[in-house]
Amino acid sequence: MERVDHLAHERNKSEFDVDAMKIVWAGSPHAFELSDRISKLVASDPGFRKDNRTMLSRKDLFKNTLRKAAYAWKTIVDLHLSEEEAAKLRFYVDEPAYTDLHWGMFVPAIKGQGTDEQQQKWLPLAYKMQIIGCYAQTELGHGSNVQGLETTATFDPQTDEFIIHSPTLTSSKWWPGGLGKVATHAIAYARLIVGGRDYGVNGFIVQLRSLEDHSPLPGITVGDIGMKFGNGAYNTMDNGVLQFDHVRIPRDQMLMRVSQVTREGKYKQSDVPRQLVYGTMVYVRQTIVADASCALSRAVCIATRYSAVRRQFGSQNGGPETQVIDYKTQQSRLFPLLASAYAFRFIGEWLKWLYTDVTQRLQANDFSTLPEAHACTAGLKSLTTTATADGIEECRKLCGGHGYLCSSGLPELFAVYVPACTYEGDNTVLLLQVARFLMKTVSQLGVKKPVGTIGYMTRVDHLMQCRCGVQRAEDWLNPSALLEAFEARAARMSVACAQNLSNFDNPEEGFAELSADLVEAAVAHCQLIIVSKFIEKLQQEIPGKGVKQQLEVLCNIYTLFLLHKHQGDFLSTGCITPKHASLANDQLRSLYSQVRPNAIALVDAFNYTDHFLGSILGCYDGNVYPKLYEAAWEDPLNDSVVPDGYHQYIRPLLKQQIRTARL
Ligand SMILES: CCCCCCCCCC/C=C\CCCCCCCCCC(=O)SCCNC(=O)CCNC(=O)[C@H](O)C(C)(C)COP(=O)(O)OP(=O)(O)OC[C@H]1O[C@@H](n2cnc3c(N)ncnc32)[C@H](O)[C@@H]1OP(=O)(O)O
Ligand SMILES: Cc1cc2nc3c(=O)[nH]c(=O)nc-3n(C[C@H](O)[C@H](O)[C@H](O)COP(=O)(O)OP(=O)(O)OC[C@H]3O[C@@H](n4cnc5c(N)ncnc54)[C@H](O)[C@@H]3O)c2cc1C
Repeated sequence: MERVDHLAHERNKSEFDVDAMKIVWAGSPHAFELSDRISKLVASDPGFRKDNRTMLSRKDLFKNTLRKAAYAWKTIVDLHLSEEEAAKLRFYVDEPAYTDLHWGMFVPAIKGQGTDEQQQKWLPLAYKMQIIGCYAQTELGHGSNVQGLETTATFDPQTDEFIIHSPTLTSSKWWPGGLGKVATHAIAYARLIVGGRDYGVNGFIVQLRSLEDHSPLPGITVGDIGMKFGNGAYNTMDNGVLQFDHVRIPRDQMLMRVSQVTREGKYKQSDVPRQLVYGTMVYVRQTIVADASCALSRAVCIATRYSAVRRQFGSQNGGPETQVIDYKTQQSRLFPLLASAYAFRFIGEWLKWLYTDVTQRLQANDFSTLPEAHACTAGLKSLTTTATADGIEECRKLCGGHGYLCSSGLPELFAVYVPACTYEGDNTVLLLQVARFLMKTVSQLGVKKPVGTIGYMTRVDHLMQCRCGVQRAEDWLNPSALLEAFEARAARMSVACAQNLSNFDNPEEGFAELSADLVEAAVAHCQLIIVSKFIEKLQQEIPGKGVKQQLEVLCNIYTLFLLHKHQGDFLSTGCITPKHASLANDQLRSLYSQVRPNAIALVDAFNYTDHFLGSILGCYDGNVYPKLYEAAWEDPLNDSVVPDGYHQYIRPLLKQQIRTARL
């Protein structure tokens, strides 16, 4: 049967080279080729089907995830996939699994915090999956407050071992992914006790389960913590609970890059900063920022394609009704999300560069950029995950009633994504870290020159009093005008917080009292980073007909949308006047009209297969209605015409004889 492309008329409207944009989105021709090849490989293999996920019981769902993870591993081995190809394959398999934590946290923790000898011993086993690891930091009683963890690791000089113990109920490890049913080993975080003295939290490699029959080792109590939000969704993951009852491990299983305990029971601190114990979190936050654009672009692709297919009202003389994408309200909700997906893509790329840079510096014992890397990863993780979770939900609403169907893919995407606002650091707690960094920067102005993402603070005197020069709506397209407005807002909000803090005798009390304002200042700073990196990206040469122009439109939409949304900040700090705000809004409307003919092509540039999208509403050919109709009949509830339970619960109701006059 010939495949009809119901969105062909939309694709014909586009004004730029979509193939060139695909390469910009992927990051390079190599990245595009890799993504394209692996996503098609996964999509064409029935072993990776995922369309029944929301209908399975937890046990069946979990077993199916185990099957897929094993099948993915077999594919990787059989096809001799490289590390890069294997990571892409896991990404396109698109099912949260214990392997995410094994590859995403267990391996990086050993790499980042283990000594050379420890890496040589443990990494080959982990790379071959002869051991499976998880990252066991959070406890029932403490997640954000890492210093408050209660699990202990007490050195026993008699036997040259650590005794790992959970002294209280609240010290039970709680949440680690992969722990519940699969992991054979954990990086467990515990308070290091040597000679009766507490040296704070450190990581330890602890075996949990037998490598022969998977039973928990003596002293280990372990299981799953139960069902989580949503059907299917993150329930493919075995988040676990774990208690240690005086479990003994050899001394050399303490991760010893940051600090060491000698055979004689002496504690030694290396010359690397203690904060490197938190290094795995910095790494994962960086990957979460890169992933935010993937999750948001998926939702936006679905909502954009469906908005072009869906028609409501406006038929003239019996002609077709209006495509909902042509309503200005739909555009003003959808296009900023499309622009955000691109903005997050580029900030993810930049953050990866920053992380690589700081890692190289750390290896050369240069720790100077660590505070900035921590602030950037923490702040951008917070900002992008909050916007993405909200954006996915907005996309569901943009799809009207059909968005609420599991077959739209949006409910599961939301349920899988939303914990990203909490895991790897609660988003508010992370913004408070950024605020601390900003307050420190302001307090050291004149003493220490701010560089990198806080470099704009060197011009604080100018930024505190500059006036916006915009006179016509088009003036808002000038990158300098945009940048200055965002810099002035961020600087003024930070300086105002610092001034208010100075009124408190006790700085910690002041910080707690002003924390809501501090979070807003942190948001302003992080938005400035995203805006400035998007603008910087556009200063590079970008090949392909019309590609750069489209990206300029998206950059302006992203920036002016933020300005519009946060105009309270911009007005109250005096960075702009109401007239400027109104001109910005006029410009935004005009940009929506410019992006409209290119909207479908801009989401095609994500190059997602229908398998990866997992959405009838977002399918490439736009043939939505027949597919929705067919899918309905495949629901298990429609296996029989008369439902189970009819004779028990419906028929007796219908047949009841009630002799009440009123009824
Ligand atoms: C089915 C459909 C499929 C659909 C798929 C959709 C697509 C999905 C995309 C998925 C995306 C990604 C997947 C990735 C997989 C992820 C899987 C989940 C993994 C989750 C794992 C976890 O959650 S692990 C646990 C994480 N825990 C935390 O993050 C805890 C948060 N708390 C902290 O980090 C800290 O405790 C604190 C920073 C908040 C406070 O610490 P502390 O008490 O020590 O703090 P101080 O404030 O006193 O700080 C001391 C100084 O240290 C500096 N600091 C703090 N942290 C760091 C750091 N990390 N690095 C460097 N420096 C740091 C701090 O700034 C202080 O400095 P000074 O002020 O200079 O003293
Ligand atoms: C799906 C999922 C997977 C996870 N996977 C893992 C894993 O693999 N390994 C692991 O170790 N952990 C894991 N976690 C745990 C996760 O890292 C923690 O839940 C997270 O760090 C938040 O900590 P918390 O639960 O203690 O939140 P809390 O700190 O209890 O937060 C509760 C509320 O208090 C607020 N709050 C807390 N402190 C402050 C403060 N100082 N100032 C202002 N407000 C504050 C927060 O903003 C929030 O609103 C996972 C969690 C989830 C949901």
